[in-house]
Amino acid sequence: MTVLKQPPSSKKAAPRRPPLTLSNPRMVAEHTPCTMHLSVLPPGLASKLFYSLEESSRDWQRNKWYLFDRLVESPHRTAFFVRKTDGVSDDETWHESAQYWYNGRKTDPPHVFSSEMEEACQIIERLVTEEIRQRPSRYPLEWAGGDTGSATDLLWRANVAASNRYEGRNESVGWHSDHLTYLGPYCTIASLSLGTRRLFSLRETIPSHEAEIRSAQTFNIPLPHNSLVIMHASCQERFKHSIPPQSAMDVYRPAHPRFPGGPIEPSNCRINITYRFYRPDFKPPTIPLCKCGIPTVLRPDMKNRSDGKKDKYWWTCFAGAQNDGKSCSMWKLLDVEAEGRGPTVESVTKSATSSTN
Ligand SMILES: O=C(O)CCC(=O)C(=O)O
Ligand SMILES: [Fe+2]
Repeated sequence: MTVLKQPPSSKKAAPRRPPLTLSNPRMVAEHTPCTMHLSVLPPGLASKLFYSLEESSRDWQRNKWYLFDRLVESPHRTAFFVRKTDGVSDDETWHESAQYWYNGRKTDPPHVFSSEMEEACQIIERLVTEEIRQRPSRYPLEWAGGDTGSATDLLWRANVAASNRYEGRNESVGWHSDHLTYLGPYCTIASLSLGTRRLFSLRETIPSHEAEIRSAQTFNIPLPHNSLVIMHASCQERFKHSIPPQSAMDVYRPAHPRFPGGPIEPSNCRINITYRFYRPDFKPPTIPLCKCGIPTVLRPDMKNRSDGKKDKYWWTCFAGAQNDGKSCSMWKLLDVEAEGRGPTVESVTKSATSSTN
């Protein structure tokens, strides 16, 4: 038998760069499309939220999916929450009929935000809005609904939250960028950390046309209890993130006891809540189906991205995550205008310009 070997690539890869620890908010903002905020919630609220989720998360599920032909299980527990209203209107029934899909299967009925999650969410929405206002510019495909131009308006709302429980130093989540199926392009995600401090790692995906001139660097951000990372618009398009297993980890000593007068119980658990905004223009019934008959997922073309203005997104089949690894070949380009989605920053700017002309 003749084995045909690929000729060595004539392309030279740029030299590797060592990982860098980003130990303060200034460094995070300098090297990544994220901002880090310390002590974001009143300490009593952060403790209450940690205790309630630490308890309820003991029986959260592990996601299961096929990786090629092998069934794998997530190395952490996870749960999905919806807010009472959709963050745009007062409709309290918005999630009842919505059927979301994750990893190629219908999700279980979601939990509803607890009063502590709601209180934290309101604080975080204001903080995220302030941060968005400080950005020099916004991306054309960012969601622009709900902004009436008044200084007190919230530019970002959360209407769902995905929460993870990591127990001990080995529980983790591998390198990924979040699917944009319901979030849409250039989303903003606010990620609250409670409990024991873990590293959050970020690594840029270098576009193919730049691979010879620069290489990616891994950034490690230690996230203490009650800290927030905002993954700003373009983070999911340009970077992957992970919570790596660690060789050592500090035990978390809560500032407050679980019950008044009770003991302080050390914990090796980290709870993460990612507050997200599911866009009304990316509602489940508007998601294209693949040839297997299930909703596609929306992914950015990370390797071929350029400037944030002409970047491409693909609707792709994700059936293989469940279906014994079998999927169809569906790839369909997202066309925001032709699919009738928006309002986006671009569409709002265009109509403002045409109405002043
Ligand atoms: O735990 C974290 O900080 C990250 C979680 C995450 O990446 C996710 O749920 O998509
Ligand atoms: Fe993620």
